[in-house]
Amino acid sequence: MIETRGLTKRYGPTLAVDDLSFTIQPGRVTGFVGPNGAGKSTTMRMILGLDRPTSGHALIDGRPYGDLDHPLRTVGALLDAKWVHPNRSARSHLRWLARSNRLPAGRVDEVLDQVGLTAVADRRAGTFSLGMSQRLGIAGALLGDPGILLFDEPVNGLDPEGIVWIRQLMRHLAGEGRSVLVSSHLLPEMALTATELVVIGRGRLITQSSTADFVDKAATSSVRVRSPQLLELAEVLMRQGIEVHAAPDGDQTLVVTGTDTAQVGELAAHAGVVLHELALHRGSLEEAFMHITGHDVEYAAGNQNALATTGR
Ligand SMILES: Nc1ncnc2c1ncn2[C@@H]1O[C@H](COP(=O)(O)OP(=O)(O)OP(=O)(O)O)[C@@H](O)[C@H]1O
Repeated sequence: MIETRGLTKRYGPTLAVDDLSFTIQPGRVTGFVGPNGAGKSTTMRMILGLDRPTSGHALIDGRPYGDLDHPLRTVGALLDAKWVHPNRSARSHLRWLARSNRLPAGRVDEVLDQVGLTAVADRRAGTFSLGMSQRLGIAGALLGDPGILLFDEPVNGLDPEGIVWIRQLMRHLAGEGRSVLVSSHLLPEMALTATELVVIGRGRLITQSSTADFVDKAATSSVRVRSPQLLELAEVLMRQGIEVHAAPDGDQTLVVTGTDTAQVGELAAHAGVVLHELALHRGSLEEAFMHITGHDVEYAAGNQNALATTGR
């Protein structure tokens, strides 16, 4: 379990992390979501004892990272995939890591196999693609078979195959009962990977909830309905006080909010209105994020990699 309480980090005038409190439970993948610059990396570095909080604290299984008896057996992390010495092979890098942390040498081949790097284990890490480097970083995180894992933007720069692989690995690790915290500014990706979300903006906690609740509460669902008798349909719905809009992208299509497909279908049937399409459009995680964060997305909008501009 990871716990932060009142975690705060100030760099000169910049309040990078501001009074952040959250708990990361075992057995699930928790997405740590926020725009670029929201404070995700700084928070993860403080959890791992690489940065000292200005105030507050971060605990791993109830203790600060620095007090852990066997850090690599307790928590594994992928922060920067390119920190490996470029002249070292993947295998010798992991052997060095195992030796310096008193981990059994046999783990090296196991984790190489787990991340699919066995065939290139003796190649210099400097020749690795970003995807291979990410896999090597993950191998390092898994070396001590820790119950807690932190991954900072693990899918950045990966090809679709690599993204699917990481997604499945995270779920698998959580399925084994580990706490998995994965940061990303890519909301659609987090919607597919994480069952729990910690959402931050400008260093502050915006919300912590299950992914499903986050979307349900924050994003408005709407009903899309196509009919050759569009005006009649609109009148029928409006008479019930239901809000209708013309769909921006479709002829003969209305977007209806504040109701569900059943009510629209039944009202149409009673009025003898023919329907060609009746579909529920669920709000996306991105819409939910924009709805909840408001100014935090505006804050990110100038950044080309930011939340507001990702995905669709
Ligand atoms: N070492 C540092 N010195 C000064 N400012 C820093 C330092 N590290 C981070 N910051 C600032 O703290 C804020 C939070 O940065 P952080 O990297 O934690 O955000 P992030 O959510 O991880 O974003 P990204 O995905 O872009 O890394 C930013 O304004 C950043 O410029």
